[in-house]
Amino acid sequence: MGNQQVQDRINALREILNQYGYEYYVLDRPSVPDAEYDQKLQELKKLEKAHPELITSDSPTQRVGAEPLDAFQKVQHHIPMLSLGNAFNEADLRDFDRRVTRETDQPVSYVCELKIDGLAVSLTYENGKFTRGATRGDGTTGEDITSNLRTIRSIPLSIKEKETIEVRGEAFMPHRSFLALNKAKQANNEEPFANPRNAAAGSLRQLDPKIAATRNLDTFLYGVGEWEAGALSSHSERLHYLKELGLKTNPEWKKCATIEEVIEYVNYWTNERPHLDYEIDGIVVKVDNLTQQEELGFTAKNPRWAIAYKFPAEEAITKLQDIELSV
Ligand SMILES: CC(C)(CNC(=O)c1ccc(Oc2ccccc2)cc1)c1ccc2c(N)nc(N)nc2n1
Repeated sequence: MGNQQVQDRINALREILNQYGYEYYVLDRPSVPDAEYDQKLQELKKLEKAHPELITSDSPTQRVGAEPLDAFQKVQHHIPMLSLGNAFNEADLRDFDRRVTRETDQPVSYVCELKIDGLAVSLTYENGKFTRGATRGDGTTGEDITSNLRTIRSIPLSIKEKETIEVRGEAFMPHRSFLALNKAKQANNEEPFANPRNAAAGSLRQLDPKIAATRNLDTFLYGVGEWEAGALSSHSERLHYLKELGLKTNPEWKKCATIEEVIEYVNYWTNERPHLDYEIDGIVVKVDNLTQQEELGFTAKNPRWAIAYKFPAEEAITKLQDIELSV
């Protein structure tokens, strides 16, 4: 093949492999058998091996970096990654609603999201390429874990938004991956992880991306940090936009017109929680309208327009034991 045909074939393979990867890892709805994906990935690897000058950072072959890092670099979050105040019962939720309603002159609607029990991460895309991934750290200073986040298949290495955009969400380990990992650890007489959250954190703290790549981590994104072009008026529009960009958002979020609907959602997921393939430790309730969020502002460390309803802790442990028995 002449050089132009090679370039064309490489581009075609990248496009179709990114589409297959999106269907499999983001939509959880593969359209072709795994063998089809593997065969095309092998062909792309062969072509890139023969023409290394044609390799690009967002090629599906570039997910697992070769060299382990000596250490993680520190990164400053230009927009802080804040934490949430807690609610522990229905009365706390009603108090939250009363306070929010009192301080806003228009009626308030909420967005409810599952609170994934993983670790908060920030992903930066510049000119459509995934250029940096970081942990939350203390909210202002985090650690650059780009090489490990690149191994998470549900994180696209390129998106169509060409403006610089920083998106935020949770990296986590699904139950199935957690149980398989602990089985393997016990088979090697290694200390198993206590819970999926520790397993995800431990995996992303590995200096060698080849280890993180074996941990089957996943992400759900729920927010936007820096974004010059950002001109949306509600949180729910942002969630739709993240999904439109090909980023993985949790499908269970819901817009609620009243606190009654919020309480209904909390009760539903309190019962449904054991049937999820990932750990959640609560429900996050946010004022949907971004102008009302600004009116409400922040306390020293939490937004006043959002709250985390926390499930009672002891339940989480029994639930995991149930699953272990059922495997
Ligand atoms: C709401 C927010 C705290 C994110 N928001 C922010 O961190 C944030 C940060 C600066 C903001 O505005 C500022 C801009 C500049 C300076 C100071 C504040 C606004 C929001 C949050 C925290 C944890 C979440 C979680 N575990 N799960 C879900 N589903 N959602 C979550 N949402």
